[in-house]
Amino acid sequence: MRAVTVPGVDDEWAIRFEHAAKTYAAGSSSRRDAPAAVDELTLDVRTGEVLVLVGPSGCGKSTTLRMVNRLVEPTGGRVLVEGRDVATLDVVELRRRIGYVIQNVGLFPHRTVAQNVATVPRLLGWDRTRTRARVAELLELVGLAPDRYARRYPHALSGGERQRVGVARALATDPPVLLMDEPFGAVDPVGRRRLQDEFARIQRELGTTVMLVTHDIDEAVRMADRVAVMSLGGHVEQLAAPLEIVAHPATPAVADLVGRGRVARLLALGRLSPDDVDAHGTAAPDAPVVHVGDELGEVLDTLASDGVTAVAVHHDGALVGTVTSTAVLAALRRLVAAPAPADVPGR
Ligand SMILES: Nc1ncnc2c1ncn2[C@@H]1O[C@H](COP(=O)(O)OP(=O)(O)OP(=O)(O)O)[C@@H](O)[C@H]1O
Repeated sequence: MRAVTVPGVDDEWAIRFEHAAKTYAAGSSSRRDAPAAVDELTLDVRTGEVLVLVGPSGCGKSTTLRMVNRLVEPTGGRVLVEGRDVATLDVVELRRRIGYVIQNVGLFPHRTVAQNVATVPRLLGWDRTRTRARVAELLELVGLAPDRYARRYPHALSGGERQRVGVARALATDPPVLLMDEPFGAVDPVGRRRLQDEFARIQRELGTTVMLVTHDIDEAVRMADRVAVMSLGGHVEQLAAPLEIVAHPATPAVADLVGRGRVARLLALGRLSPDDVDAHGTAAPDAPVVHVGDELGEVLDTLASDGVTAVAVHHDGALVGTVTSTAVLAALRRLVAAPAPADVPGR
C-alpha cells in the first residue's frame, strides 16, 4: 500500500471520480456545446485492483482515463489520486507518478529499447548505474532478455515486443497507478492472450493500481478484478466482479454486451466447487484428474477430450470423488441462479 496518507481520507481507493464531467467545446461551426462525453461520473478505483472500463465506441472510456493524468481537464466535478485533487497538482509531477500505456505505445523511434525504458528515470536524474540496473530488471520482468533487446530500436521489434517495452517504460519508476488505453489492441489474438496473462502476473507482483480501457468484453472479464460497463456519456451501467457481470447483467445494455458467448465466458470464470463433486462416484483407475478450483471449462474439456462420463476430483492432494458433465451444467445453472450481491455503482 503506497498511498499517501492524508488525514480523513480512506486509503482503500487510489483513484476517485467525484461527479467528474467532461464536455468538449463544440467546433467553430456550432454555437452549442457537444453533449457531455462524460456526465457526472462517480467511481472509485481501489488500491491494488485492476478496474476495467468497457463499453461501446464513443461512450467516454478514454476521456475518463485521461482525466486521471490530466490529458483531459474535467469541466465539472473532480478527480482525486491518492487523496489529492489532481487539478491542484503539478501536471509534470503527476504524470511521473502515473504510468500510461496506449495502443501502439508511442515509443521514441530513434532511441533504443533501453533508452526508451529509461525515459522517466533520466528525467528524474537517476544516475547511470541505477538506471541501467532498473532497465535490465524491467526488461526481464516483461520477458525481453536485456542482452538481446536493450540495444535494439523500436522498428526492429514485433508489435507485441513493442507493447512490452511500452509497459516496461510505464513501470520504470514503479508508479502506484497505471493507466492503460487499449494496451493490447494492436497485437494479434494469440500474442494478445499471452500479453494479458503476463501483464496479470506482473500486476500481481507489483500490486499496482490499474485502470484499463477496452472495448473487448473478453479482455475485460479476463483482466479485471472489477469491470465497469459504460454506456454513452460515461454512464456506469454496472460495476462488479467479472463473474457477476456475466452471470447477472444488471441492465439490458450489459446483457447485450455479455450475451453472445455468455456460456463460454461462464465456463472460463466459474470454478469447480465441492458442491459439484459426487463423493460416492467412481472413476476408472486411469481416469484423468481435475481439482476443486479448476475452471469449469477445463473440467468440461477434460471430460470431452477423454470421452469419459466421470473424472476424478482431487482437493488438497486427496481424492474427494468424481464429477460429470451433468454436474458441470448444474454448476453453470447455479452461477446464473445465485442471488446477486447488491451492486452500488461507484463504490
Ligand atoms: N478532443 C476531443 N474533442 C471533441 N470531442 C471529443 C474529443 N475527444 C473525444 N471526444 C468525443 O467524446 C466522446 C467520448 O470519446 P472517448 O474517446 O472518451 O470514447 P471511448 O469510449 O474511449 O471511444 P473509443 O472506444 O472509440 O476509443 C465521443 O463522442 C468523442 O467524439
